[in-house]
Amino acid sequence: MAYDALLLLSFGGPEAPDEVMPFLENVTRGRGVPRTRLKAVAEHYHHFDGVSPINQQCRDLKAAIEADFADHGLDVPVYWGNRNWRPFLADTVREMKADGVRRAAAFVTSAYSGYSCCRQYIEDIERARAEVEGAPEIDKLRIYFNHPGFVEPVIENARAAYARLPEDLRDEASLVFTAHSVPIAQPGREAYVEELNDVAALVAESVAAGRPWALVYQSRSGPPTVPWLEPDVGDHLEKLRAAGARAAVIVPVGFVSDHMEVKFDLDVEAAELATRIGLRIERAATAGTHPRFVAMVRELLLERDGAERPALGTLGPRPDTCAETCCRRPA
Ligand SMILES: CC1=C(CCC(=O)O)c2cc3nc(cc4[nH]c(cc5[nH]c(cc1n2)c(C)c5CCC(=O)O)c(CCC(=O)O)c4C)C(CCC(=O)O)=C3C
Ligand SMILES: [Fe+2]
Repeated sequence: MAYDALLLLSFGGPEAPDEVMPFLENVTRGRGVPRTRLKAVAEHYHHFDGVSPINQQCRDLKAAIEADFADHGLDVPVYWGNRNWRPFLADTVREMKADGVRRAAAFVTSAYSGYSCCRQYIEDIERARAEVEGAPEIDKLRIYFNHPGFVEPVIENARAAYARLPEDLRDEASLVFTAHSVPIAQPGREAYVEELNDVAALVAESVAAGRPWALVYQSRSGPPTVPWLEPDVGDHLEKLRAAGARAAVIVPVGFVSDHMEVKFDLDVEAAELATRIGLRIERAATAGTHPRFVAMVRELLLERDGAERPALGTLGPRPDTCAETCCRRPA
């Protein structure tokens, strides 16, 4: 095994009311997000008593990966660090160094290419390593949006969401795939959109062949003057309803766990809108700690020792090291 540790690297989230604003300031530092937007998003967190679900989801995923490694005789310790909140990545890297870790593979809780999903995490790793003298080497594992270990749970969860619809609506409900919007000018945006479309087409074909589907965006941030990816999920649901639709299944294909962007922007905001306009919606669960997804983490690690590199859809496995065209900032 080329690696002596696995690093689970995530976004981070607050776990108490007084952590909400400091967390939001970490997320948006230097990114030109208006104060009014920050205050609105703080309310999303306060709606859940200031607790984001994402940290507990990371603890659960870490425990599931550890159990899976043990079941497969893989003696590799698992560490966890975040970009925006405790446990901060630099502290984790310090702990890894103290434990004698020399070379770690990083599994990031984001499946796609693009600056926010991929390159920013690579920058996080480099910044954290620069803070720790003698820090271990850390290689980010490849983009996995089209790995069967990600796609299969998405399909299974989309089917389960259909099954929760009343029987008379099941055959007509269309699929609405959602992903986090990003600025159109963001580096790697083309790859992000291409990859999202590829998985969405695959899932739609498998779950509701022949039925119309759409890829839409949620959780738009930034100043209103800057163009971001559209359409927004709310606008799309209204359009569907206006065209006579009675039901839809929402698949948050851009995310790997049911964190705040899913729990608030879909389960509260989109759900309220749907009720108001008379559209029945069911939201599919994300991969979370699905055993197939957990096994994928081990498979991605073993790929580095020469195991096969499976990929569904039309785009093929992404390389271990991102191409210039993927998500690097233009030089
Ligand atoms: C592509 C993408 C993903 C998916 C990939 C991945 O998962 O990494 C993602 C995930 C997440 N985004 C999250 C939360 C937030 N994102 C924000 C702001 C932003 N997101 C952006 C993009 C993305 N974000 C961008 C371009 C911004 C503007 C600021 C900037 O240019 O960076 C803000 C600031 C307030 C606001 O919304 O304006 C918050 C609070 C949480 C945590 C949820 C929880 O607490 O459970 C998660 C997992
Ligand atoms: Fe990348």
